Amino acid sequence: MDVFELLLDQNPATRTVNVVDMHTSGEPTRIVVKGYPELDGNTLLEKRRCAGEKHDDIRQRLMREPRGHGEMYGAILVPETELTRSGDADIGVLFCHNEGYSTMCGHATIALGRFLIDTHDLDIFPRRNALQHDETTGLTALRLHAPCGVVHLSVYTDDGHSDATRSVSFLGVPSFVTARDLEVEIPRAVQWKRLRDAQRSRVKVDIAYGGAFYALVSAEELGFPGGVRAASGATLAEFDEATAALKRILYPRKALFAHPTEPDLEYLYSVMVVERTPKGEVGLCFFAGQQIDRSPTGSCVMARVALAVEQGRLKMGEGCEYESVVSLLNEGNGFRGTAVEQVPEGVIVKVEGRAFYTGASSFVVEEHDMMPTGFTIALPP
Ligand SMILES: O=C(O)[C@H]1NCC[C@@H]1O
Repeated sequence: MDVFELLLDQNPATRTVNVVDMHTSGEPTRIVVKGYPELDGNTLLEKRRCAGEKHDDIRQRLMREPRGHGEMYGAILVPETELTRSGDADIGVLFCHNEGYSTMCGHATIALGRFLIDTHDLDIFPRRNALQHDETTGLTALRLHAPCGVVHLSVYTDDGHSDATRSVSFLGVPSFVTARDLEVEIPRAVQWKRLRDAQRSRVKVDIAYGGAFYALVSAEELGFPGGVRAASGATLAEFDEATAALKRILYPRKALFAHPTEPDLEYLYSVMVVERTPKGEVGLCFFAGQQIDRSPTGSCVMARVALAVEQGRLKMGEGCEYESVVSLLNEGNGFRGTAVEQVPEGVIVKVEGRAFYTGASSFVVEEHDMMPTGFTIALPP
């Protein structure tokens, strides 16, 4: 058969899905640009539920092997939402990962800032031509409706194209802290070796929201005196075990993850191991099904800036540098987070970072493929 015939397949169960791939500080974003079915629901959160209930096969196909991999991250564009209709947003997005659909993603937002400027295909982004460009600053403003709310991006634009040499920035939804210095008792049965070796059974964490809920913990609290930068090889597996155990313990404590208006946002997304540096922080973020974020985790930059403000480490107008263990490898590859404004619901945080294109693909599923939704592989520790 002619393999390219597959690309013309219109069967909803198998039809071609087109994606553009980017990375932000090393973390991938697979942007679904064509072939995704229309989602049911009036609101973006209803559409998010529909994606999980009716079209999860597509997420699995794109996020898992052999078309993706266990650390893949996705962005599904949603041209029409309740806020694009009311004129409060330009386009919507759903974020997805190895386990399901998240509520906020900073690294993907930064990637989308560039992609949405660069696409001039009105089927992909119907309101593209209505974006406001400021000739004096060279910035184009873009309002992205994420599941957590509207995120306001600013993208340097030249002649209708994003400027790859400059950072994309965004102002997030109000970020806030729900618990500080919370002592968590770790039952003996799930204590990890380093904690047992340190003869401790308690771990101190902070809980903060930046469009998604994060538990923030230092490496030392988890029993790793070498800090987060010691995370490689076998130590990485130990960090994985420790953060997974902590997440299992915290997850059912719903009161820690209370959102003022939206029950769909009330869950623990990630445990992030953080360490102060002279210029800011370096972190190791385990999120969703223990994926490791290669980027400094933009939504957790929001959460950490809110925490730093509450702790008196940052004032309005001040910011610092956020790195991941991967972004640290290249100078200037991290994010900057700045406390911009205190509002009644929390702190508005500006996050800045850079993203780059890595490719574009058309994914198909052959009729007789025995693993149409792919698979994940768990390697023994
Ligand atoms: O940058 C972020 O916010 C994200 N990166 C992967 C996990 C988080 O959603």
